[in-house]
Amino acid sequence: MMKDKVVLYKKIPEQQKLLLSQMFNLICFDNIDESNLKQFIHEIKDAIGLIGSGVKLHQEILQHALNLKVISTISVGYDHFDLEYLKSRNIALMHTPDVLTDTTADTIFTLIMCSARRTTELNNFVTSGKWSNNLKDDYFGVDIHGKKLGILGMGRIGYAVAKRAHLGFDMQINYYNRSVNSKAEDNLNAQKMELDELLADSDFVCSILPANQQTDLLIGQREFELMKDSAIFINGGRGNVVDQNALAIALKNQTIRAAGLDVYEVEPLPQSSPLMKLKNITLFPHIGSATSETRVAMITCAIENLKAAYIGDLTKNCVVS
Ligand SMILES: NC(=O)C1=CN([C@@H]2O[C@H](COP(=O)(O)OP(=O)(O)OC[C@H]3O[C@@H](n4cnc5c(N)ncnc54)[C@H](OP(=O)(O)O)[C@@H]3O)[C@@H](O)[C@H]2O)C=CC1
Ligand SMILES: O=CC(=O)O
Repeated sequence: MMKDKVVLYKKIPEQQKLLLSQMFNLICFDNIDESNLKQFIHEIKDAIGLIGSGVKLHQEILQHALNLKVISTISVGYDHFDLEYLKSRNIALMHTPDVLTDTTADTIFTLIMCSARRTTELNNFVTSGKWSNNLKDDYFGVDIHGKKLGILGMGRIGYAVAKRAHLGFDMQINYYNRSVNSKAEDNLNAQKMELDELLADSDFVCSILPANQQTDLLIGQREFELMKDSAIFINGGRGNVVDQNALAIALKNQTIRAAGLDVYEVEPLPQSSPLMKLKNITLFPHIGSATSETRVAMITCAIENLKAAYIGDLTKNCVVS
C-alpha cells in the first residue's frame, strides 16, 4: 500500500527520521529559505502532514497544500501560524508543551542570574585583562534571593520559573495573567496583580508571555517608567511583547538597572539594534529549550503528535483542529 506523504522541514537525527519513514513517505528538508522555497511548495502539494519548526507557514504557502490534514510544530509557541486559516481548512495544528518547560525555566533563571550578577560584563573584564586588583564597587551586582519577582504569564513555564525563585531563592512572587493560577497561589504564595501594580512592586519583571494581539508591545516606555529604577527586566517569552527602542532608552538612561533577553521583535537580532551597544544587558540567541536532551524530547513529542493526529486522535497537544 502507498504510504501517505509527510514533509519534514527541519534537520533532525536520523533515528528520529526513521520513526517517521516507517509510517510515511517522508520528504526531508533541513530548513526552508529562499533557495528551496519553490521546491518545498512543490513537495507539500500532495502531503497530508508537515513537521518542523522555525518557518512561518502562512496562507500563501499553505494554499498549495491541498491534501494537508495536520501540521506538527516542534515548538510550544504557535504564533507563526494563522489559526483562523487553519481552522477554515480543517488542518489540525499540534505543538509540544511540557517537554520543554523545565529547560526553558532554567534558561530564564540563567538570564535573571546573569543580569543581576553582571556575568557578561565581568567575563569581558577578566578576558580583556582589566582584572589587576580588587574589584571596585562599580562592578558589583545585586542580590536575587529575598527579592520580589513579577511574572508576566503564569502558565507552565511561568510557574516553573516561579518555583525556582520561591523555593530556591526565597523570592516573593507577583504575577499577571488573565486567569487565576491556583497552583501558584497555593504552592508558592504567588499574588495576582494588575500589570501596573506588578511593575511598580517587583524587583525583577520577567515576561514569559506568548505572542498574541493583546500582548503586542505590552511593555513600552510607560511600563518601563512604572518600574523601579533598580528593576531588572527579563524576556523569555516572545519579542513582540516589548518595545525594544523604549527598552534601549530605559537601559541607556538607567531608568531601570538591567535587562536579559532571549527573544526579539526580529530574529536574529540585527547588528544595528540599539540593544547591541549597551553594557547593562544580557542577550541570548533564542535558546530557551536548546539543550540536547530537550530538543530530542521535543522532536519525539512532535512525531507522536503527528502520528496521533493522522489516526484522528486530537486529545493531546492539539492547538486547533
Ligand atoms: N525562549 C524560548 O525559547 C521559549 C519561549 N517560549 C514562549 O513561552 C510561551 C509560554 O509557554 P508556556 O508557559 O508553555 O505557555 P502557557 O500557555 O502555559 O502560558 C502562557 C501564560 O500566559 C498567559 N497569557 C496569555 N495571553 C495573555 C494576555 N494577553 N495577558 C495576560 N496573560 C496572558 C496565560 O494565562 P491566561 O490565558 O489565563 O491569561 C498563561 O498563563 C510560549 O507561547 C512561547 O511563546 C516557550 C518555550 C521556549
Ligand atoms: O520558542 C520556542 C517555542 O518552543 O515556542
